[in-house]
Amino acid sequence: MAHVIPADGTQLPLMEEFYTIQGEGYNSGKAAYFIRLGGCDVGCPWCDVKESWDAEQHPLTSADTIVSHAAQYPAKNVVVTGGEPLIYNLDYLTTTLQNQQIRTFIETSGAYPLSGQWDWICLSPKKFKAPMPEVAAAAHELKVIVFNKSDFAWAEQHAKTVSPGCKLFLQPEWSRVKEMTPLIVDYVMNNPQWEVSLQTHKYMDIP
Ligand SMILES: C[S@@+](CC[C@H](N)C(=O)[O-])C[C@H]1O[C@@H](n2cnc3c(N)ncnc32)[C@H](O)[C@@H]1O
Ligand SMILES: Nc1nc2[nH]cc(C(=O)O)c2c(=O)[nH]1
Ligand code: SF4
Ligand SMILES: [Mg+2]
Repeated sequence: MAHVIPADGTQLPLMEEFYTIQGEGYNSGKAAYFIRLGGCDVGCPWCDVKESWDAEQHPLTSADTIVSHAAQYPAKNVVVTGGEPLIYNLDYLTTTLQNQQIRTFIETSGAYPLSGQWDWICLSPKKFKAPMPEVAAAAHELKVIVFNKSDFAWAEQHAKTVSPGCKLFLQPEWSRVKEMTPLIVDYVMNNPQWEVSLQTHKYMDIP
């Protein structure tokens, strides 16, 4: 029986939820509760969470229940990720989190319309399904994954689509980290409007 996901966002397909340290990007190093929603059709060949792709595999869970879990942890930061979280209407989830004085952060490819109230939007654009201009305009952080050297020029194209204050990060694709990190280091030293982002949770061996 296929999921019928209510359009009001009161129930969402939940793959996992865990309390950890945000490992990537601008908020790297901050404790946060992660909410990983199932479902993604962007199809990145190097995606590090392919088990998330099929929404049907992840139980529909009440947003109120998820918020009640998040509220039990000392850090008042939630990262909503996936899968591609913007497939769903995130207005109810984020309003309920913010009503509990919890800051709302999202990790998104931007491939779906923006919903939800966000304290921090991390846009990680993908070649496989282009981001929507409305998400690029609202992003606080642009985090481009570098898989090969052509990705620097591609990153610059996306930098033109974000707002002037948007933070710019280059993050090595994990299977290519040895080859790409030195190129990123060199690029950032020559183009200091960009910063390095590493998946520090993978070095710390934490979720
Ligand atoms: C798994 S995705 C989920 C959120 C959303 N679908 C997206 O892609 O932004 C979370 C973050 O991990 C990054 N990511 C996924 N696989 C990666 C890999 N193999 N190496 C480096 N970063 C990766 C994505 O670009 C994104 O910034
Ligand atoms: N620690 C930790 N930080 C992260 N930042 C973004 C992640 C994600 O998968 O969205 C992630 C993750 O999976 N773990
Ligand atoms: S958009 Fe995100 S979740 Fe979807 S395949 Fe790409 S990295 Fe994975
Ligand atoms: Mg991850």
